[in-house]
Amino acid sequence: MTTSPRTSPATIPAAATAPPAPRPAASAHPVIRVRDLRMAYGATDVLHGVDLDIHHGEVFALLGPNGAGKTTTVEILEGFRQRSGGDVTVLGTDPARGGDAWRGRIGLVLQSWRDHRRWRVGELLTHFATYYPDPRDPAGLLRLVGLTEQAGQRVDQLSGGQRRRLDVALGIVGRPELLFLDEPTTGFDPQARRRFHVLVERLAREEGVTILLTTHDLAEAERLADRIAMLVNGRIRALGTPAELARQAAARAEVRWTADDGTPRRERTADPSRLVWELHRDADGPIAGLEVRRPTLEDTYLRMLHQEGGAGAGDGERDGEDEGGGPGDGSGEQCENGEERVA
Ligand SMILES: Nc1ncnc2c1ncn2[C@@H]1O[C@H](COP(=O)(O)OP(=O)(O)OP(=O)(O)O)[C@@H](O)[C@H]1O
Repeated sequence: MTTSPRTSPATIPAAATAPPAPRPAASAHPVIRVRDLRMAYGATDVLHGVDLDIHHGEVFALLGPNGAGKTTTVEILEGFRQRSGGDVTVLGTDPARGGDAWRGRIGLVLQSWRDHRRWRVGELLTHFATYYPDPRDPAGLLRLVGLTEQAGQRVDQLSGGQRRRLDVALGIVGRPELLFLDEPTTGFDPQARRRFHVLVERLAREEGVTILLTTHDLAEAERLADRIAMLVNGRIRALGTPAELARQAAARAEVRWTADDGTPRRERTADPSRLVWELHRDADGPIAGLEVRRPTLEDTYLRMLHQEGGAGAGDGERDGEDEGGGPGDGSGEQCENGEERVA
């Protein structure tokens, strides 16, 4: 667990009292530009030359196993941690020298805020809103995150998921141009998670907010992120759209069906439509029990970690041998054409 130097939200509005910074138009310059970022804690190097460009209006997910360096990277970008080396620009400014006006353009949803316990939800949001030049309407924001009924409730009486939704509301009340979401949906129920996903999509697509998301929820990253970077042992090991990552990992689709004798069969292939066509031809009719499962981001991620030599496997994460025998888990028998066929 990182010892975080990040401030509690109590200190954030003070930074936002500065005159409003002009909103930049969509620009060819990345909102976040990172070159050869290095970080050492004492004698231990934890970031080994990270390069990243994150563009205006993009939802970018940073994934990686525990201890990979995600929080360290994000804290450097937020200006809460001094880097050991490399060049970093966030909204045109080096975060190490970012002033109040710069900070007022950034929204943060941190992992755990423990302050403001005695405030009432509505009051707290209204109070935060006063620090920003063009805040969102607190009542509308409570509706947006599904906390209208809790407006009069004390913060320390909220459930974990409700507290997290309040964190999200506090993070966006000032209409940030750039939003950092650190494991934002931890503790959300499915409905709250869905609502949050719609909100993130709206912020990015309709308001042009640039969003950097760290999450261990791969389905969430796959749904929300335009691009994903996988950080392993302080290095970016893969970067691209979810589809590009799947191609890089050579993850294959899995076709399942039931053979004539009733035996369940499965085969992994890069060309599932060809296999289905062949099965249909051989059966001279419908294929019993047919299922085609495309590789998910989770399959891709686990396969990449596997290729990395099991990085993170000791951290309680599932490695390539997933229990469902997912696409490309390497447990199948190799066919002549390089595909795996499992009875
Ligand atoms: N303040 C610190 N002092 C010394 N070492 C630290 C400090 N913060 C983090 N580290 C180490 O740096 C490495 C990267 O940690 P970091 O918290 O950035 O990883 P992470 O990818 O965010 O992990 P997680 O998914 O568990 O949150 C780890 O080995 C961690 O032990």
